[in-house]
Amino acid sequence: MILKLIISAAGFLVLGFIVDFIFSLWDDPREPPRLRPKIPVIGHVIGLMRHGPSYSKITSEAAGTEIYTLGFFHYKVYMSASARLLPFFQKTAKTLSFRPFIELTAHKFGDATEATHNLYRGTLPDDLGRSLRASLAPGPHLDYLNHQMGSRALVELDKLLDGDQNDERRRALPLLAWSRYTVVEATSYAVYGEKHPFVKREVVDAFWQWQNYLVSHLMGLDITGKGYALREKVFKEYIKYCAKLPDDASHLMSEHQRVLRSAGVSDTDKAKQAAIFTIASFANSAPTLYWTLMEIYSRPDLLAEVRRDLEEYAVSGSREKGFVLDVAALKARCLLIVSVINETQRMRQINSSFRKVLSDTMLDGKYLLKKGNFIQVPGDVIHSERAFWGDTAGEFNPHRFIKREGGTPSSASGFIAFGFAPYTCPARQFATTELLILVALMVVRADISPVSGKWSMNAPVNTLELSTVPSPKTDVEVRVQVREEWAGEWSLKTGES
Ligand code: HEM
Repeated sequence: MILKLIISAAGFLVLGFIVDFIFSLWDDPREPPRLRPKIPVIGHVIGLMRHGPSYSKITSEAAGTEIYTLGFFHYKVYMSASARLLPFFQKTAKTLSFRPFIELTAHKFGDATEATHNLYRGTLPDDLGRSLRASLAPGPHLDYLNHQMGSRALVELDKLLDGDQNDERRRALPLLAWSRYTVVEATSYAVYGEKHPFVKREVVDAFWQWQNYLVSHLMGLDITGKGYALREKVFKEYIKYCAKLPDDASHLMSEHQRVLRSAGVSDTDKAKQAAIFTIASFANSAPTLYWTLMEIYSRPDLLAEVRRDLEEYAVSGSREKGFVLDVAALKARCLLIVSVINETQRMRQINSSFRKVLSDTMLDGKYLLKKGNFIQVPGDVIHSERAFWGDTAGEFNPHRFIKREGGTPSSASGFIAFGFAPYTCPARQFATTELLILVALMVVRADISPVSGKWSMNAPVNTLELSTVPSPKTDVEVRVQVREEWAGEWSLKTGES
């Protein structure tokens, strides 16, 4: 019996190697070298299921080359594991495209009807991309968004910090839930106006739970339909909201709807596509806020240094007259806090950017990427590359991104938290301003400490979400204490972007 089992296992293995060999018969010697899995044919699928997004770090270490190929049956994924190759993606952007993923998400996440899906196969993603970039580029539209977002962020901070020192909420605040809620409120108020689709708390909760089903929606595996039901709650609010945009909706929102309408997208699909915009706009900022606060508050010396910077350059006023946070000064002069946010993103990013090969393409004149396959650029691999970040690549260095006089910040060209050209995040200025305001207001106005007595910096993370920086699997409760010398009325001075 045992002998029979051994013979059948060996038989399967040999068969696997033969199938693998057959798949590789069509490889071109100029293509990046294949990294063969230990278990033929399905080895990489098993690796991905076991390790999630961290699998790319394991394979990149095993491959040891700047680019290599993973075989998934007859498909190939070219893994680009070095920042050196990033500029070549810009040069070849016409044939190595992000657009097929916009089409995929419109279909899989946004439940696009066949008619709408067809429009996304045409020029619609490019038209939308142009309109997004125009609405989010420095200028009056971005100024409006920043102003609205800042004023709402302040309201959320006031709700938490004003009033009785023994406030129940401040004794055990779930930091992740608070970060999520605050980011949703501030961003929604800016993009959609006061009567935004997330006014009801249950819709905010449904949004975050829906994020756990994105991978299964991509693969069509939400068999129980739980994720679709959560998504439906968000869709319902967007359908109501989009029926008539309020006067305080941003240019970003009205342009998004105008482009979809001109393309011929139906009202229901327009609202659903607006709803999936939230996956980009909330899901990255909230965990980044959470981890940045943790990184600062868990290091008393860094906390003191960040506070000194803020007090010297960006905060003015007094308890009697009220305090003002100058957002322009915060962005331009408080370099440490900007650097800490970037370093948090660098150290904690695990997800990848993807491109599809639209036609055979030579990368850097030497790697052939064949039509129909995919390229993956893993954030954690690029962000830990010693050739770019030096021997301290694996350490959290809060000063890493501070531009030294006459020099450049350490390896800024290898920083891909907001993607890389030409598909960088169009909202990176908005997102950074939001994080800066929320972190600065919290750091100056309050002390935070974990209720358990210990910060969980290495807590297991939730790899089901598709955000660049993942959330922890379990929330952390913190005690929030108002700093008495900074208690009082607060306002923001938001200038031009
Ligand atoms: C810390 C916060 C954020 C991070 C780290 C981030 C990161 C990214 C990245 C990496 C991409 C490119 C995707 C890729 O190459 O695979 C992207 C695209 C995008 N992001 Fe962000 N993002 C953030 C916040 C936001 C916010 C607040 C908004 C909206 C208000 C937004 C809207 C978008 C949109 C619409 C795209 C797709 C652009 C296109 O169609 O070309 N993001 N983001």
